[in-house]
Amino acid sequence: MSQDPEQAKKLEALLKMLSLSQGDTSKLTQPQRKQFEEYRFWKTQPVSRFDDKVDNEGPINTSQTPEDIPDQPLPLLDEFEWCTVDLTDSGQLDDVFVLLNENYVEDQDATFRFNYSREFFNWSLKGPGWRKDWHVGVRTRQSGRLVAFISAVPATLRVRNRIVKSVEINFLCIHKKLRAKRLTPILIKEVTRRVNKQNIWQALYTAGVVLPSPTATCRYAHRPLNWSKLYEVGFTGLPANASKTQMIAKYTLPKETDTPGLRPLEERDVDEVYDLLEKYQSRFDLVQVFTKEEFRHVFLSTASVVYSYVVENEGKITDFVSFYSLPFTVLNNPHYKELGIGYLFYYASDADFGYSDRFNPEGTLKLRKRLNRLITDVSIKARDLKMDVFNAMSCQDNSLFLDDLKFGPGDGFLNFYLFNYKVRPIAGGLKDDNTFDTEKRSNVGVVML
Ligand SMILES: CCCCCCCCCCCCCC(=O)SCCNC(=O)CCNC(=O)[C@H](O)C(C)(C)COP(=O)(O)OP(=O)(O)OC[C@H]1O[C@@H](n2cnc3c(N)ncnc32)[C@H](O)[C@@H]1OP(=O)(O)O
Repeated sequence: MSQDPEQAKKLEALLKMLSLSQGDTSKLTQPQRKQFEEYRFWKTQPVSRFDDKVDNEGPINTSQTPEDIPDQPLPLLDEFEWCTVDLTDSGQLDDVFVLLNENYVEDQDATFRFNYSREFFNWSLKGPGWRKDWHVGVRTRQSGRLVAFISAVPATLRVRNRIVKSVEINFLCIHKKLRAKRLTPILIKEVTRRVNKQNIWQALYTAGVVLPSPTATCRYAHRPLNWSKLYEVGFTGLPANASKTQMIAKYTLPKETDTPGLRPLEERDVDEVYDLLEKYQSRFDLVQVFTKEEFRHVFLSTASVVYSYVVENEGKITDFVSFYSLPFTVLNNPHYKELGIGYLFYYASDADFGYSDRFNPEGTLKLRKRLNRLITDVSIKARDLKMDVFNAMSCQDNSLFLDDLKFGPGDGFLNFYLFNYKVRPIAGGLKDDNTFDTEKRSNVGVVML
């Protein structure tokens, strides 16, 4: 494939981000961050400095009320105008997914593109309590083309023992032609304004880039489901001293699932599974607290985006597990048009509920065994849904099974941030050398899309 050097560099960066690492983690660190003072925008915001020692966790700035917040957005350059994207209108929904599909991953023109669907946005941006004016866009005045987007959705968080009324910020995207023009700070200020007007002052967001200052850092892990396809599209390489046949054999999963009583989540399970999930999540320090209505929306509503299962035996539900689908379009490949990607989402198990200490060795062993079987089984479900790779992060209790189940450590990290809230670091499931921490595991219980 002929490419200009810029494109080739981007492609290399994308492949690096997505490709399955061969297990050599020795040289892997997050990119060197700037000094706090060099973050021209972020140093003006209510966020922690890198060197902050946090004694008292809680909000940073508490002095404002919605009345103090301007009624109007900041002005944009003349060619652009603010808009509220109405996702109930199919044309405007299309605008968002065209913008994101073409610009969300920098390198899309080269080989892969995220293939967001309308269903995905309806699911992730229109949960209970969603507000139209929190879907913020910038359009060109002349053609009306959507060139930038950022979204907020309501979320109640628990940060250690405190409930924090918040929003989750996601899908920040600026058209490639408008990059490096300092539009990001303006978009962030505008979504902040609209959220503050509703008397909400905290936000959770994640980013691959290092900003002041991560509350937790997790690492991606990838479990090949269809190794030969991943190899053929350039998603993974052939390790030295291994043959293709060996690699295929290594990643071949059993034909059938193994857990008795595994079946799809149904409406009649909601009360029981809701309680199970809430109890399981109580072990973590950074959690999204769902209402029952939110639970339904998140786990039951959208066929072909989210898949949820329970394990029921003798009338009792012992486990819950879910994953979502976000495929890539493969460009310029004669054989393959799409790469199916499953992302492990929320799960819960009562395997160690008999132990008050989460790190009790006996309880840990029980949970490890249960999760090994459960996650193997959902990997099989994902494979049967024609997904080619199953992704998970080092959050939750995932480090108990990532290595066992052949999830390769990825090159990508995900930083978790809280806006206007100081907090001591929360374990992201990584040891100092960035390998998965099977002992301390992670205290991050929230899973961001
Ligand atoms: C209470 C309510 C509060 C609500 C708000 C809470 C905060 C929400 C925060 C947002 C959470 C988003 C969560 C997600 O969706 S993370 C996903 C981000 N999106 C993408 O990666 C898609 C592809 N990339 C793009 O569209 C652009 O490259 C973006 C838009 C990322 C940057 O565009 P561009 O490259 O043209 O930059 P600029 O010239 O406009 O602006 C430069 C400034 O922007 C800072 N920057 C760069 N990347 C990010 C980033 N991912 N989060 C926060 N800040 C970021 C950068 O450090 C610099 O500031 P400073 O270094 O000078 O200080």
